[in-house]
Amino acid sequence: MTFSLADLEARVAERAEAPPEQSWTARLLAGGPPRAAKKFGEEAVELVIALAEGERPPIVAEAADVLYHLLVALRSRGVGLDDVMLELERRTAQSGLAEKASRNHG
Ligand SMILES: N=c1c2ncn([C@@H]3O[C@H](COP(=O)(O)OP(=O)(O)OP(=O)(O)O)[C@@H](O)[C@H]3O)c2ncn1[C@@H]1O[C@H](COP(=O)(O)O)[C@@H](O)[C@H]1O
Repeated sequence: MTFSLADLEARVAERAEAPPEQSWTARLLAGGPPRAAKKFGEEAVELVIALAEGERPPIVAEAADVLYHLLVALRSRGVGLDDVMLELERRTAQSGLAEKASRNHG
């Protein structure tokens, strides 16, 4: 499997320039950040339901929708995947439990 989130982000960037009548990505971005955020939220809820139910094909399909709509929503606010990956990389310096403890007591 060679397709990555970075490839999807590049595809989103490319399609963002298309006429809105030819591209879901362009249409979503033309609606502005609140519209992209709302769509991401809807897809997230659909994934939550699929995960609660436990059927594998809908989980995979809804997770794909969530990742795509997350990238579009981030783009609508000028945040790139690199920004998010840098934050995740920074967090590898400590465990999630240690980070939570430092927040609760700091
Ligand atoms: N991965 C996706 C992807 N996943 C989901 N979707 C679209 O997201 C939309 C959401 O579907 P829903 O049924 O939830 O919503 P809807 O009822 O159609 O919309 P509403 O009227 O409810 O807002 C559908 O139109 C899906 O096709 C996607 N659209 C695009 N991509 C990727 O983006 C690329 C560019 O797509 P275009 O921008 O459309 O050219 C594609 O080649 C894909 O790689």
